[in-house]
Amino acid sequence: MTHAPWPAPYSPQPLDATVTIPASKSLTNRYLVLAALADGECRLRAPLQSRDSELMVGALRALGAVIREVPGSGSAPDLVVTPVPAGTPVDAVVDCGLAGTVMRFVPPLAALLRGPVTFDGDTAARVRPMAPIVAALQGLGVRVAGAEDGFMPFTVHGTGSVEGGHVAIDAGASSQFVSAMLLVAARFGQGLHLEHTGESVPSVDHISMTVEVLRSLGVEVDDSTPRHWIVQPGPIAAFDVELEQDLSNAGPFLAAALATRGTVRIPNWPAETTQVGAKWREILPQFGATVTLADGVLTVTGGPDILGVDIADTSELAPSTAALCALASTPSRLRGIAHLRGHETDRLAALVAEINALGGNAVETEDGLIINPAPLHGGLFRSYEDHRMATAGAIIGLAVPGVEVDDIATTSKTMPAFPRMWASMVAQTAAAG
Ligand SMILES: O=C(O)C1=C[C@@H](OP(=O)(O)O)[C@@H](O)[C@H](O)C1
Ligand SMILES: C=C(OP(=O)(O)O)C(=O)O
Repeated sequence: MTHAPWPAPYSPQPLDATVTIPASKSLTNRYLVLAALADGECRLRAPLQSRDSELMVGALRALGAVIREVPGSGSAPDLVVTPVPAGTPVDAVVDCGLAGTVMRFVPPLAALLRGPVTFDGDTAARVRPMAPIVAALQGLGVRVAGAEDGFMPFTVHGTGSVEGGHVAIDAGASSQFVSAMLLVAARFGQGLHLEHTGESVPSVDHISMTVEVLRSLGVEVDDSTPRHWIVQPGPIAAFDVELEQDLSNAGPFLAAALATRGTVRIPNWPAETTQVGAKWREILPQFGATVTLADGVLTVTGGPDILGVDIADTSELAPSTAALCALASTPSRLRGIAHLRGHETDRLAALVAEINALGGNAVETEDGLIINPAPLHGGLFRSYEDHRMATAGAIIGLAVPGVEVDDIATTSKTMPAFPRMWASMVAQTAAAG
């Protein structure tokens, strides 16, 4: 599909804006899966409404869960979910789009049903790593057809139950392989002892999120031994939850404060959270920003200069972080993000190509990026169907006149209102100034 390029708003004036962010993708899609497995009707209040959450709703409906939209207090309707009992007959095709949470979290659930479920997605999804999920299911005796190459499409042939037990996989390419198995494990006959055999697991905060959410629903999880997770069999308690806003998606807006030497406030910032986006409070000061959390409002004010950083394990925060590095006055290094090569696109290659196309100086390392200071100029910033590439282009465009993002609509993956929210942030500033 061709898109009209989006002229990124340029703001030579310091921003002074307050922004509210839609709900967390990672929490919404975890709670949706758990609702489909729970021991009664569940309600998600103020959930995310975006392509990834709609794909998850579509996947669970295809598997037999009943999901109703009901009016709630958030901007998106609440979701009321009637679970699908293990053993339910099924014959379905699931469109995973480009959503890692759908393509990794739903196949283990399909294994508990009786019948074939085929998983496929966007062309770009067919190169995202899937082999460890297939290996885990096969290791537990589940038949998976068409997955010899380790990619979608493939078909899970559930027999109505999974006995569970011990299984070992290499989850080095994505934490989602671990999360996927843990989310469903309490519904296996014997529960699950999952072992990671490779080097380190990336995005460990997302695994902690999975463990904490499971525990909050009464599931017993032992993660006290590194690389091992033991989930006891048992019920997943029905729940009624209010979703937190997406702190990762808060990132581009907070970065805007630094890019314009202005101030951005985000109300309803959770005091305690399992989201990786909590790390913005540690990351942004390293770039020279002042960050405070008072009365639930996170306030970020950019310093006179953006300083270079040396940071490890930024996970899905990396593209926004890299955009700030491209605007920094001293060199930066981002480490521990080799697995970004298997995200929506090869993010390391994409960031290097697009930062350098604007005159920047970025190079790939084995496990990340080195970004050196260089004067940037306007031009086309390509998003590669990756929402976080699109928002990275928007951040740079605030500070560099003439940047255009080729496909801003790709932000609909997790934040369909992004272009309107971004314009409104800049307009608030114009009104204030
Ligand atoms: O479990 C999750 O909700 C996610 C886990 C992470 O995946 P990786 O471990 O593949 O980075 C993260 O990057 C992704 O955006 C969401
Ligand atoms: C890696 C990401 O998404 P996914 O859930 O598709 O893996 C992301 O949102 O940065």
